[in-house]
Amino acid sequence: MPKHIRPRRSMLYVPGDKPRAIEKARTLPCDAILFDLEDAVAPEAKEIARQTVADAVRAGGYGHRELILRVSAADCAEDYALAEALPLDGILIPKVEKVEVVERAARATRHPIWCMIETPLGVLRAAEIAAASDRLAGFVAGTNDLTKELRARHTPDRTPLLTSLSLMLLAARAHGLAAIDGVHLGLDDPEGFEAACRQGVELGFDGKTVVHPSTIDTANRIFSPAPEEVAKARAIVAAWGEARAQGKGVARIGGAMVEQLHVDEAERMIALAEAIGSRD
Ligand SMILES: CC(C)(COP(=O)(O)OP(=O)(O)OC[C@H]1O[C@@H](n2cnc3c(N)ncnc32)[C@H](O)[C@@H]1OP(=O)(O)O)[C@@H](O)C(=O)NCCC(=O)NCCSC(=O)C[C@H](O)C(=O)O
Ligand SMILES: [Mg+2]
Repeated sequence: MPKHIRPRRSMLYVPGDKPRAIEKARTLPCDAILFDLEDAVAPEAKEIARQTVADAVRAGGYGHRELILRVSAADCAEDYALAEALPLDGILIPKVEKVEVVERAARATRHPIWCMIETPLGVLRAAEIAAASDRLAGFVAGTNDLTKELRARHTPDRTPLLTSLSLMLLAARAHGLAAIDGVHLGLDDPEGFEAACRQGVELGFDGKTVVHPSTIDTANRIFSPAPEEVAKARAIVAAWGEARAQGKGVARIGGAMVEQLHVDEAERMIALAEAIGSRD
């Protein structure tokens, strides 16, 4: 049975210079908060954003939510210094393209490290980056930057991004990392958002990065195992116990063959559902 699974269904970006949003995030049902010092903050507002985030994190009140600081650049010394002074759960580095960036970050921070994969070089080197440090926690897809860099179009089915998303997922999974899908462009497009979440689940992502409170519930619902999936997982584990007691290495449940790998998957799903249950 997997020991500890942390739900990361919804990771909410909150601009570092928006005190009202930072305050509101304490009440929102997201699994993680990404305090942003990068793109959401204008260059002249970086300093005030650092101070605003620092005050909020020190004040606390974020409960179970994972608190992650997206630094303004891979080499921004002020942001690393800030991160070291705060009780965070991680730092997120934008536009990672080199192993050296992760190695440097591992020396500069005591926090778990997350990398944004959002450029062609980052995607092509995702496997090397994923192996760069045992301090890495996961990858976050930057689908807007990636679309721009590919000179692709934002299409509802995200066909132009599928190769990149799959490469980053392969790299993440090969090295035991979490993988979080990119943001959905449309703010007033609940159907499109839901479809993008479903596609993210089907591809294998653990959750979705979101930019607005109105999308959190949908991401949480779609990235949670459905009750019927959990019931099936429990049936698999139970049937497997009986099969093993009879010395069998393979079982039949309904019309499906079950082997150890299916039991591993089922146990993971049950553990995730229980972790979500204890949170929600
Ligand atoms: C996108 C927004 C600018 C929309 O802002 P606005 O129209 O002002 O929102 P609302 O009036 O609908 O807000 C309603 C209430 O919700 C709060 N709110 C809004 N957004 C957030 C949030 N992200 N976190 C917490 N709370 C939020 C408002 O304060 C209102 O509260 P109340 O006062 O109680 O009514 C805005 O949503 C926003 O700024 N979102 C975050 C944008 C962001 O962080 N962008 C950068 C990350 S995405 C990225 O970089 C992509 C990646 O790198 C890539 O390449 O793909
Ligand atoms: Mg980006």
